[in-house]
Amino acid sequence: MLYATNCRISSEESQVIRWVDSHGQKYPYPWTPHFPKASSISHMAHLCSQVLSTSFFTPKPQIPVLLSPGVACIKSFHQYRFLHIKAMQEDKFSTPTSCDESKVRVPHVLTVAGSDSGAGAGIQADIKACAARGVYCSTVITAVTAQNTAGVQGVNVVPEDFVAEQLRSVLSDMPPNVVKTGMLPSTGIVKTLCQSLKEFPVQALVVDPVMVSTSGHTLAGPSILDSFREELLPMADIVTPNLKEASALLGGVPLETIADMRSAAKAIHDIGPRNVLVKGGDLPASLDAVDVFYDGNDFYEFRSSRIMTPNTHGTGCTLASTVAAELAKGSQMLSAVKVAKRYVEAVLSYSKNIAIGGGCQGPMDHLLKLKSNVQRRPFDPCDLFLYAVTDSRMNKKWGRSIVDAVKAAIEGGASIIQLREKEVETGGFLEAAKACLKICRVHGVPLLINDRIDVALASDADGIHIGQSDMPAHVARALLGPDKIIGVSCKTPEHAQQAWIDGADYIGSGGVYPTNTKENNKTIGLDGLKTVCVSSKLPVVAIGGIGMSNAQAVMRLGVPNLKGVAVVSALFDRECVTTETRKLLEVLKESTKIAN
Ligand SMILES: Cc1ncc(COP(=O)(O)OP(=O)(O)O)c(N)n1
Ligand SMILES: Cc1ncsc1CCOP(=O)(O)O
Ligand SMILES: [Mg+2]
Repeated sequence: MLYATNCRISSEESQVIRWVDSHGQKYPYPWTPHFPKASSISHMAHLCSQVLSTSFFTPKPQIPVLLSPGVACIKSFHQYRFLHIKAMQEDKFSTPTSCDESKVRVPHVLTVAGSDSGAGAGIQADIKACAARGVYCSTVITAVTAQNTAGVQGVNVVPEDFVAEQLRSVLSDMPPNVVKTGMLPSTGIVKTLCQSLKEFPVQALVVDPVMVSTSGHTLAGPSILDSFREELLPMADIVTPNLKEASALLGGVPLETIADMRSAAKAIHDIGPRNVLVKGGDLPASLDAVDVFYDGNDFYEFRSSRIMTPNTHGTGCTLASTVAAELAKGSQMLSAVKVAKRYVEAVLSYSKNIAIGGGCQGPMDHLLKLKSNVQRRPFDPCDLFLYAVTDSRMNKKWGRSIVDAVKAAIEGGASIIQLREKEVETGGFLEAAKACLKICRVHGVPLLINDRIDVALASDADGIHIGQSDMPAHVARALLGPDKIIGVSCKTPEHAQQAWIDGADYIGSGGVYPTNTKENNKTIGLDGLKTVCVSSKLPVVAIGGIGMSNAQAVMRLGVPNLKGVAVVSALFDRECVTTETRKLLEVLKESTKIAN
């Protein structure tokens, strides 16, 4: 049983909640640092249910969750279904409307923005971006603009009280997971929105501080800046200004270099949003498009090569909506920003030659056919907890098929599987991968393929794991698209830095201990592992000679981004894979209990 407890009030509007088990033991996941402050017990239960419906709990599968004070939920595959509600304080506790077991919850973004008749930006871009990312999008329209690829011909602002009415209609009946804002043309509309969000809190607020259209038309004048700074930004989970907007928010400071962008991100963070993404698309004299992300502790630079196309109208709206969509699906902020950047890059590249309209600012085609399945559950670093890596020689030795080995590891509690089949011929490998994928999908366990991008693509596996001498990770990313999981083997901080730049999702680091499974493999030891972890911006899984006897020593290194252990022989060079996996899982769970 997991309990949600509100353990710390962090501000007027939000609180920190912790998930504990029935022994009072803390669970390290999932993140819920800025949980809206509940006004009543039923409100708390409702907010918890929202978080549960979009975050992915591990260990898996099927952990009943008792919310304080008493909503029991169960995780089945990727959906949380509410089984029953037990009111501990019946009089104060009302049934959330979303508790019908037969209903499937859909991630939902509400966009509060202006309509663009040309449909490249604004509300129309937001709906398309969310749809492309598999997320429902409701809309509150703040202004109706007449515009096309040549520019903005007219703006008609929606009266404040009618914006309020639209907000009430949506928020009171169909609460979104995330609210994303675009064009907010008057101070009154900003205030109305902030008031509504206090009344109906949501899981996250994404603010795109739209001020000027791509064609140079003013969409929200300078009078709006004070209400942005004083009311909206302090409520935001992320704000995504371009250079002009960042400069305006900071009273007109010039922003000409990446160093300026970093200072701006920090100064905007001081205004109150929890994360800032300063978009450097307009940075002069830069061949790359560089965006700077600041989370209050660390800076991250996202670089992508500039795509030469006139079809860039709506990129800002699309980026912010995609961040919102990914958050609604349960991603953490940094992952949401990374996926959104990759998605916009893919759309820009796909749309670079499309011809719509006679003006010089064309729209993009959001609904490009990405090969990957955008509905798939996002990668959660906690998946790395018990990483089972198969081995064809060991399977042969013990007379097991690949499929049987995978089934057994999942039964024992493996949280992610890698098929590392060095000796199997391609046709057999593909068939095995497809069969394993079916099993993994049923259990919500991601399946990765070692080395073979062709097999990963052909089988539609969840991703790949590649080493330093395999295909470069940035090439793999280009081939696999924004959603697939990419893991890279790293023995040094330099490898880890490159893996981050190349767009990997996690790194595998080792051999921590000597191993017979991989020939001529250099052992880096616990010290080497720690050095890599400390320098890595990505989550890390340790590998090499790890088993029951030393897994705790690895997990107790005490570095937060070390998320688990990857194991071959301790699971597969044994008679009963299920038993060994189960035993190792217990050992790992023990080590996290002690660490917490
Ligand atoms: C989780 C994980 N980490 C590291 C490796 C090793 O990959 P690589 O360096 O490419 O070596 P091979 O596995 O291909 O021999 C891994 N497979 N998994
Ligand atoms: C694939 C790999 N990469 C680094 S060590 C290793 C082998 C891990 O196997 P084992 O868990 O049997 O030591
Ligand atoms: Mg390899």
